[in-house]
Amino acid sequence: MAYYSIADKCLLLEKINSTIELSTLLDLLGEQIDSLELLDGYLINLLDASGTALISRKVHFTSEYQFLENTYADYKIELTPDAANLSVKAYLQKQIIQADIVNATGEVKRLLGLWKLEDMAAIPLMAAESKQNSKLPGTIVLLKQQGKITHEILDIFDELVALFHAPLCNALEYAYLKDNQDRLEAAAAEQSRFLQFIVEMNNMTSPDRIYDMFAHELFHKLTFDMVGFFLLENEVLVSKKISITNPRYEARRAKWEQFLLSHPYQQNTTDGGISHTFMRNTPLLFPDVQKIKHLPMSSNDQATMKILGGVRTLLMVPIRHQNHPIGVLTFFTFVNTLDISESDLILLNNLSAFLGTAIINGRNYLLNLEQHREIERLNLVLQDKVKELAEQASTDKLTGLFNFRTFELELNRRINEFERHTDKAGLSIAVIDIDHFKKFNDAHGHNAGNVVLAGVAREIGKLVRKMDLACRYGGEEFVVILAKCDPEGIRLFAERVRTAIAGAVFDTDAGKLSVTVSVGCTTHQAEDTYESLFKRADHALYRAKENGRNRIETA
Ligand SMILES: Nc1nc2c(ncn2[C@@H]2O[C@H](COP(=O)(O)OP(=O)(O)OP(=O)(O)O)[C@@H](O)[C@H]2O)c(=O)[nH]1
Repeated sequence: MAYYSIADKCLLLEKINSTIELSTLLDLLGEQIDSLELLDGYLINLLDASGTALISRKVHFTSEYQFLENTYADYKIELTPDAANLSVKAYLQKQIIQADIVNATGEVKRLLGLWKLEDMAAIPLMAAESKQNSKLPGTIVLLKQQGKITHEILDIFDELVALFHAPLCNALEYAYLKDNQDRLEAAAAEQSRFLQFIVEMNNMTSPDRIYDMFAHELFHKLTFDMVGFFLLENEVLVSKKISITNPRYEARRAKWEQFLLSHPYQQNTTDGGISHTFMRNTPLLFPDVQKIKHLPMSSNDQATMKILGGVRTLLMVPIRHQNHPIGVLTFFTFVNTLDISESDLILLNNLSAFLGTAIINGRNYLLNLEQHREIERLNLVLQDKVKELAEQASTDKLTGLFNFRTFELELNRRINEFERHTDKAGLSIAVIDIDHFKKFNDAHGHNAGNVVLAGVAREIGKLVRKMDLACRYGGEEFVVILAKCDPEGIRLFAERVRTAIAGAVFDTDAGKLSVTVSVGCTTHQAEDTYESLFKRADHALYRAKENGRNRIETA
């Protein structure tokens, strides 16, 4: 005689088939068991994702023991063939296992006593008539405080699990697939975040940013409270950066940093853990420092432990570049110890090698940058020097005017240019010579003579236009090349120079003194060469001297 009517079954099946969610199905199954009012408690155990254990997914006890429901929720029972557990047996044998109340021992006896049970049985979550090779999603443990778990009860449950068997199999598979997918998605997201970190680190050149980013990544991966970066510099292990996760560790961080400035770890294995890790090029792990703090330590380590206070897990990993240690990473926890697995160590080793490369790359980049800047700076110095030398080569030191060499080059160039031009606007030159300069020197001294030479040059400089060129020809003689200047123009210019100098007073060490100049000028004529043009101007100057000095003559 079936317990469930066809109508009830249909109704229930409709509800069961409307969901693929495991938790909804378990709730439905729970509701059904409750509504039967045949038991004082039950546990629904389902196979875990690995298929090697059962996990209690739904637990219901009488009100007296409801406080235990949380304890047994998600309780894991390994599916080992020799286990005394009823559920394991029911699962592996795919049949109902009833507790032997009279001869119960071990775990079964303990549970019977614990929950004051009169009977207990575990049933597979499939109907008795199901094929032995069909999948089994789990078991139900039936608990009874009063009375026995009778055949009638077991028959009703057989009907019930028959309804739930296949949907539970599907829901379980779906849940694990979904979990797997979630895990895969989380792993993919983590991988792409990590890739991003690698790319950013590779582009990073500022050491401080490298340490910050790296510490951030390390704290993300493992729950350390503090990470320190030590690098070998000038033969000692210098603390480059100490990062913390929580501001409450700031005081000890700052104190340790201060201490390390005056007590850097040396390249000597006996100087402490950091030195040891560096010299041996191998990680050093203290799972719980509190347990070994009575053992002998180097003075640096002793001081460090005192400053940092309550260090629990301490790990030191060499920072390597191409397998050679260039520094040490130190990790600390302060409150709790941290389990560091073999795979964590491998990860930290790989990360620290990556850090080593990033640091060296950053250093090389900065070195290149510095070298580049130095080259640019030297180039500028060189350019200035070249400019200065060029100026020295083309100018006269005493007067600041262009020198004879420049005059020669420039006059030749301008004659050539002038000949090519069709408009033939005049090209004139004026030769200016200080009168009786020998006497002046003799009377007032060479220094006064120099002041006058510079002063005369200044007066000439004031009168020339941008396109003209004033030069010191040598001694006390000056020449000016005037572009686009006809005979009348050069005469006017020469006269202006003569009057300006005659009216100028020069402040020399022999007192305020004046001089006069004679000027010979000429303008380019057809077929003129440098020599012929200059010779004509020189003749004009000669005549100016002949005719009494302090005058101009044109030719
Ligand atoms: N102080 C000074 N004197 C110079 C310099 N270069 C040349 N002299 C002097 O200039 C004088 C030129 O003399 P001279 O060529 O005889 O001509 P001068 O005495 O000016 O007579 P005239 O040109 O005929 O009026 C010489 O005494 C040179 O020593 C210089 O750089 N500084």
